[in-house]
Amino acid sequence: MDTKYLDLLAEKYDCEEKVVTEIINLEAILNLPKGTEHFVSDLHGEYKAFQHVLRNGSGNVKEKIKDLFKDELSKKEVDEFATLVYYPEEKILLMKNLLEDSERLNHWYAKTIECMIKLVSFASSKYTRSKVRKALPEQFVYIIEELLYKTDEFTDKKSYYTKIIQRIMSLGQADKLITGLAYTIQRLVVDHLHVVGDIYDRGPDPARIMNTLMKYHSVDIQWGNHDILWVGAYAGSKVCLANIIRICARYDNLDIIEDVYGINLRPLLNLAEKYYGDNPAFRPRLSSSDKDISEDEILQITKIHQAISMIQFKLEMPIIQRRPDFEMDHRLLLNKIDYDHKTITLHGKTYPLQNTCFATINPEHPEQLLKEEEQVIEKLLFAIQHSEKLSRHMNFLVRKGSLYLKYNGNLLIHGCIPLNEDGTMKNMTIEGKEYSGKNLLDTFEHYLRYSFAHPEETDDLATDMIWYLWTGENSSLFGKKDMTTFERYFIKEKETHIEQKNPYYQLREQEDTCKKILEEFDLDPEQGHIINGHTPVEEINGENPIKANGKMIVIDGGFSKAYQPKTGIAGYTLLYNSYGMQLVAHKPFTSKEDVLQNGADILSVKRLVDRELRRKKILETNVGRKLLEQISVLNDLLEYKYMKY
Ligand SMILES: O=P(O)(O)OC[C@H]1O[C@](O)(COP(=O)(O)O)[C@@H](O)[C@@H]1O
Ligand SMILES: [Mn+2]
Repeated sequence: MDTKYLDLLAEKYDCEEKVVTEIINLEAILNLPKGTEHFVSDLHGEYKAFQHVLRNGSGNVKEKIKDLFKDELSKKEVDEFATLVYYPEEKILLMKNLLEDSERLNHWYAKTIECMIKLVSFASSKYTRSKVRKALPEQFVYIIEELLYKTDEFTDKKSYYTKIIQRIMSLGQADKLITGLAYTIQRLVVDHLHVVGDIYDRGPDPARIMNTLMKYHSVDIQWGNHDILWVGAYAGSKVCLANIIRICARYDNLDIIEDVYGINLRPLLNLAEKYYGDNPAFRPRLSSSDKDISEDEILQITKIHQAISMIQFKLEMPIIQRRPDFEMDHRLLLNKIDYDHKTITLHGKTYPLQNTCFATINPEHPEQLLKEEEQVIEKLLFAIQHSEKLSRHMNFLVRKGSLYLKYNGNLLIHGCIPLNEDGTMKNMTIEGKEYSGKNLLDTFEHYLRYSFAHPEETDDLATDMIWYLWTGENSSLFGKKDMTTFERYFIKEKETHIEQKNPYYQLREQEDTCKKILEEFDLDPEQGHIINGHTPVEEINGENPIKANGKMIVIDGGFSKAYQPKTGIAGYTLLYNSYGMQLVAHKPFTSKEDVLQNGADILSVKRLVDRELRRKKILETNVGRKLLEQISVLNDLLEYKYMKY
């Protein structure tokens, strides 16, 4: 190794003992059991349901409580204790109201703290002390460590314990300590979180999900098609921008754009008021939480929805025309319309158009934006690129995210690997070069990162490519032939609405296909799995999320409320600990209050995907490999700096 790196490293490890200590520390970690990975996907702005799944670790918290206290606590007590770990602040308040006199309350405090300490100790058994310390509430580290590790046989442990806890209560610190311990437990039961795409769109609170992820102790993201749409908008793609606003309008979520990200929609509203009226095809889809929305507001959103949709359809045209590689000519729709007769001819068949709103279209040049439309989209783009909050979220998304991830032998990808009918990798030509499989995905990711680094370029190939990733046939995120948004707004005949899926979605049922894909990504086909999101698993119709003899696991069960009637459940999550993989199915999340009052936990049917024959150690994981490299460098340092004489 180059000695200048070793010299640099020697600044941190400035004596032999420090190097040796670190080597021993890292080697000890290698022999610990593998940490628990938690996989979630398709959150679609459903912050509250996501919070719940994070707080209960997909059932892992309750599992640990049951394992530890099976002989001591009744089922009801287990539920109550679990609720306390999920929502400590609220549960403590409830208990204070319930146990009015201080003696009963103090008894509850003492018992609760004792149980919590036991649970922390149990949940942290596979971590080093230093890692546990980092997970403890800062202000109580010393006290908790005393309670956790006091093993001196010459002291009367029980009375020492009791004294500390009494003192905590008399100093009025019990609430804070219990709360801190609850969050520590939440953190200890999951070592690492994977978000397999689609944080954004449809639901109300993607920004709060982003805030949560930014604070989370260890996370990576595989981008979903909806996520890159937001990245595209921020990176300068006007058509992506039009799409995100259109989807927000469609789901009555414009306050995400206006209030959360601070983007002024007034110019768009003015344009909308001028050219559009009521239109049943563009009324927002309301959710149950929209009860108090007025007719006036609905009308306003309906107008905005039309204005931005028409801008989107116009903006698509020049991109399709300047990018023959996208092979999307058949998606040039506005020039296939007979504006006098209000019909469109698609694949040789003429369909009447309904609910049209073409007031801003020049039939001779349907792709042309009106001056006003152009000004509106320019202003929106400026605002989006200067939203400080969006900038933070998008930077995090791009930094922590990737199109796919190889992690501990598994392949994590939101959508698909584009395939031909015969199972071979589908080719795409970009600027005269052919790409497929892993190469194609790496190329897509390269363009996305380039575009993100150059927000001032708005019409270049890299920026257009992000839109292609949203809607193109060869996109690993879309995975369908055509996105029929236009048809669904304006054509009654359902045959035009079909979005034909890539053969991948049939072929992934076969073990052989999955193994070939794993090989394409240099993963061991015998050990690895593919973990997918994106397509809601219709459990209601008997669809199995575990496919191809366990090689393929699809975890989109639909956190998205809009999709729950289709799936019949409220999402899947996956846990992968040192004993193997388990799939967890969730029931629809009602509310935090329901959990607190009734112990209603949306959990969860568990299905075993894989069981390890022996416990997996960190040594056999991604992290382990990195630690081995670090140990090797530290050994070099030891030799070079401290043992050379
Ligand atoms: O349900 P909506 O809002 O009409 O959206 C449908 C569109 O969303 C998509 O399904 C993409 O979103 P998903 O990634 O959530 O599937 C498109 O294929 C489709 O055109
Ligand atoms: Mn998706």
